[in-house]
Amino acid sequence: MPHFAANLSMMFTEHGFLDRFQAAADAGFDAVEFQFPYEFRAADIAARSTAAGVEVVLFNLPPGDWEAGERGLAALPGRRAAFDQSVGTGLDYAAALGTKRLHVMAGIGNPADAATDAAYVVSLNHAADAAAEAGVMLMIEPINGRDMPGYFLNDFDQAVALIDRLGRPNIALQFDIYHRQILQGDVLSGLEQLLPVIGHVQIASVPGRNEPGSGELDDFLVLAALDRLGYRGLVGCEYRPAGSTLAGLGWRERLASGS
Ligand SMILES: O=C(O)C(=O)[C@H](O)CO
Ligand SMILES: [Mg+2]
Repeated sequence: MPHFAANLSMMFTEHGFLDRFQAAADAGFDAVEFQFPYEFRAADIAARSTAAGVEVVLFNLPPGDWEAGERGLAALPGRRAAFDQSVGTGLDYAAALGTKRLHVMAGIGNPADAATDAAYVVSLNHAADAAAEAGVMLMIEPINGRDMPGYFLNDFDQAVALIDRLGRPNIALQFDIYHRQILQGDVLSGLEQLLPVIGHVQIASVPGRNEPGSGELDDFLVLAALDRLGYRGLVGCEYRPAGSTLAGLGWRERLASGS
C-alpha cells in the first residue's frame, strides 16, 4: 500500500489550519502536505507538525497575487524578481519544516509563446540552483484547464520534455492522477512510462475531486499499480472530502482489504 500524505489545504478543514496537523495524526497519517502556508509563521507550523509527529512532505512556493489571478510566477516574463523572492521564502519555510519537496507553480501563460517559455526555463534553473544548495527537490505539475484556465503547464508531454531539456537532477514531475485523468487519461501507462521522472504523486476522484474510489477511475487499481511499479514515494491525498473528512476515510480500509 502506498505511503499517503493528508493534504491539509483540502482535508481536515473542519479545523483551523494549525489544528489540522494533530487531526491528521489522530486519523492515522504520519505525513502531510498543503498548498500555501504563508499566512502562518514557519515556526508555528513547525511546532504543530512536530507536536503531532507528522512529516511535512510538500508544499508550494508562494504563487504571486492569487486574488489578482496569478497562479504561480515561474513562467511570467515580467515577474522574475518576485519569483526569485518566492524561491527564497519557500526555501526558508522548507528549512524550518524539514520539507524536501517544493512545488513550483508555473503561472498563467501561453506555452507557445517563446518569451514565456524562456522565462520558465530561466526561473526553473535559478530555483534548481538555490534548491540544490538546500537539498530540496522541485516539482512541476501539469494542471487541467477546467480547474485552472490558462495555466501554462497543462500537458504531461510538455512537462516531461521540459524536465529532459533542463536536465536538473532536482527537478521532477508531480503526477497528480486527478489532472492526468482529465487531461489525457491513460493513467497506468503514464505512471509506468514516467516513473523515472516522478517525484511526487497526488490523488483524487474524477470528476468530483473527492475521496479515491468515488469516481470514474478505478483508483484502487491505480494505487496497486504504483506498488507494483516500485513507486516508493508519497501519495498526497489532494481531495475535497464529500462529507466530513473522517467519515470519508473508509477508502483506506477498502484499499487495504482489497475490496
Ligand atoms: O491543484 C493542484 O493539483 C496542486 O497540486 C497545486 O497545489 C496547485 O494549487
Ligand atoms: Mg495536485
